[in-house]
Amino acid sequence: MANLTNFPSTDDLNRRLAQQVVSELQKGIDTKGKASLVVSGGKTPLGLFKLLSQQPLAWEKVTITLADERWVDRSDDSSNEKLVRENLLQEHAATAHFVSLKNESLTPFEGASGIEKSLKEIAMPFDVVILGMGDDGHTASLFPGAENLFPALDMKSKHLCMGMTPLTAPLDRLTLTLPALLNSRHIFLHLVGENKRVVYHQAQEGDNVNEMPVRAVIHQTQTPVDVFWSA
Ligand SMILES: O=C(O)[C@H](O)[C@@H](O)[C@H](O)[C@H](O)COP(=O)(O)O
Repeated sequence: MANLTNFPSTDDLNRRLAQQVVSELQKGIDTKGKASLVVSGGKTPLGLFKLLSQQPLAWEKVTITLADERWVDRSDDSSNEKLVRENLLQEHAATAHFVSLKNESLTPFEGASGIEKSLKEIAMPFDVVILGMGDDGHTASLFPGAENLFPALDMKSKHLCMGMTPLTAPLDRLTLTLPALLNSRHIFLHLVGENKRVVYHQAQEGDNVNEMPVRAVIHQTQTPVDVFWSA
């Protein structure tokens, strides 16, 4: 079940989200000696990343990876890894361990099995997964109508990640699958802007996941989802 909180400003949202993420990571460290955080790319998380990087925490005990990656060179401006390295893995958080979703394979379809091996090194369940949402109702790189969408949404699948060719966005991607994303103690859906509120309500009202894959996250009951929204 998803629980929506509206924040008066993006700064308020980012402050609360950073606090909650740090508190969940601290719980993971206290109980297991280590913690894991899955973040998304795109424009929304930039301010959050900067705030998180400034939080005192035993970051050397934290493993960070991505919900999805665009299949471009790590130095390309579209690379989510570049965004994370330049904005999150800084200051206090510079000591966190990062698991990349990109390798030297030519396509994410060929690269997926190597990345799956690195992901298996992370203790599951994840402590926190932070997702974004596109105006087309995608989340991570689970894109509407994409050829690999149903295999990636299959809760019986043993795969942690898969290649994806979006019909509604450029660049091939590698995405964590739905069972991997839901294998988390907590999920946050991070939304900024009026349009995202409208899209979120559309997603809440219907049940066709091929049309809006984010529905597979907000309608499930396995993992608690907090939806944080600000204008
Ligand atoms: O690599 C990506 O693009 C993402 O991880 C993706 O799922 C993102 O969260 C949404 O597209 C929202 O993107 P914005 O934050 O830019 O609106």
